Amino acid sequence: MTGNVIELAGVCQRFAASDGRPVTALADVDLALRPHEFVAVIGPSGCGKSTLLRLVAGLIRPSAGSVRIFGMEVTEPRDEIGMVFQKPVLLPWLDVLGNITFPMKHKYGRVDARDEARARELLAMIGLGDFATRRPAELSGGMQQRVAIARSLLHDPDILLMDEPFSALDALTRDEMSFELLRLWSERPKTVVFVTHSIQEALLLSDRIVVMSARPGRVAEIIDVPLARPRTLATLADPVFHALANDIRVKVFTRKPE
Ligand SMILES: Nc1ncnc2c1ncn2[C@@H]1O[C@H](COP(=O)(O)OP(=O)(O)OP(=O)(O)O)[C@@H](O)[C@H]1O
Repeated sequence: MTGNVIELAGVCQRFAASDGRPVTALADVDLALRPHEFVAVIGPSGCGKSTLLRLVAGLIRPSAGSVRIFGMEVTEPRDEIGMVFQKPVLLPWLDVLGNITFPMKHKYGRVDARDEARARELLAMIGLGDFATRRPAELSGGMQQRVAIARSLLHDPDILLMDEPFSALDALTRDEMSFELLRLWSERPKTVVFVTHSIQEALLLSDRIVVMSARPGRVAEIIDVPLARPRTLATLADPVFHALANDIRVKVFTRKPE
């Protein structure tokens, strides 16, 4: 046992494009995440960030190499994992509470009192305590994404995989959601993999930033984020924050495809 929560070793992922030609989405990816670590993944469009998350989630199997969670090979989706996508993907005919508890209902055929109480607690934590009986169409984009986050946290997973969860939101809501996520994470620590296109978001949230190179996606660099926690609005104004953002921007933009 290595003590790592997530471990990718020599992972390659090939797909067949619709014209039948092979596409190598990921090549030789090695990555290890420690317990309760918050890791952001950035890189150019199409470099395999979502593919990486889908591998960890057990939604696909690697063409080569291994993906392990708590030392065990991932062969199928696991209960230790919660996932949040770019779009909230809520069921329009269910109310907010019904959406949050839906995975439990789907899996076990019913929602027990403990799950419902936890769903209400999560709703209160994300500031939507009064919205339990509203339908998704009655909520703003930010509120809908909060509901999706609450849904992913209902079973209190050890691992949270987030695929550009705030990219469809306006800038203000986005910052607000980042701080909310940090608060949830500090209250119930988890190992988080957070895919984003935003260097600022990656810096504000994470302990380390994985920079990926263009297709085939490889880990080009892993950058430690030396900013103190808790991160606050003051973090965003800190000159160190801006210097780091500039450094990373230069690295990302000067990196030639391999
Ligand atoms: N099921 C699939 N079948 C064929 N090709 C795929 C499949 N899934 C992903 N790909 C290809 O693999 C590459 C990586 O895709 P992926 O969605 O992981 O990239 P990404 O870094 O998340 O992109 P973006 O930042 O634009 O969301 C792309 O070239 C994509 O077309």
